[in-house]
Amino acid sequence: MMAVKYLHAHPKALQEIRVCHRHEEHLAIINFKSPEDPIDRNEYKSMSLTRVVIYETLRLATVVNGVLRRTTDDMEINGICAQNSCTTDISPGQKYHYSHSNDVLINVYVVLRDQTNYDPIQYMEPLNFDSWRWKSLESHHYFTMFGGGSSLCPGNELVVVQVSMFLHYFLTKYR
Ligand code: HEM
Repeated sequence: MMAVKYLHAHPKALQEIRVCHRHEEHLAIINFKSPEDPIDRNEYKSMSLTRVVIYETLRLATVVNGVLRRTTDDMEINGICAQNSCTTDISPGQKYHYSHSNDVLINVYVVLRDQTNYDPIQYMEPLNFDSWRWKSLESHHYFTMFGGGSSLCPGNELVVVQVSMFLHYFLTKYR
């Protein structure tokens, strides 16, 4: 739903994903086959613009609030204490006291809209829908919408397959 909303609001992205003269992503696929032929793996893999549109949609419209991790060792994150025996308030002025807590919530929503420019390559104008920012950034360590590490979401490719298939038929059969 959100991919359709963003494509509607960004006609240039819609034009590129549907029929760009250089890429001809979705219309090129149907040009070489009859309507009843299913999409094969190579055709799915050729949908590179669709893929980055889906990533940018997930970045701005993620439903994931955060992922939880538990520290196994004493450690410090940006000067904040996150250790088993820690008795310091995690942030001055907050009423919460994190004593004996070793749970860390990684706020994925905020990381994906980070405006502090820790990494200016990825988050230039982070509130703008710009699918091109994901070109070659898929393996970037800030790619957090599916979590990370050993608990990385195993459904991540399935999501992209399903939304790509929906967008393919939606964009080639309707205007
Ligand atoms: C847009 C859709 C989805 C998003 C944004 C998403 C996101 C996430 C995130 C952030 C995590 C936590 C990873 C972590 O703790 O590091 C997760 C875990 C998981 N996801 Fe997804 N997910 C999606 C769809 C799916 C689908 C379609 C499936 C299955 C068919 C799935 C199965 C799982 C499972 C089993 C885990 C737990 C993995 C573990 O703890 O080892 N997810 N997902």
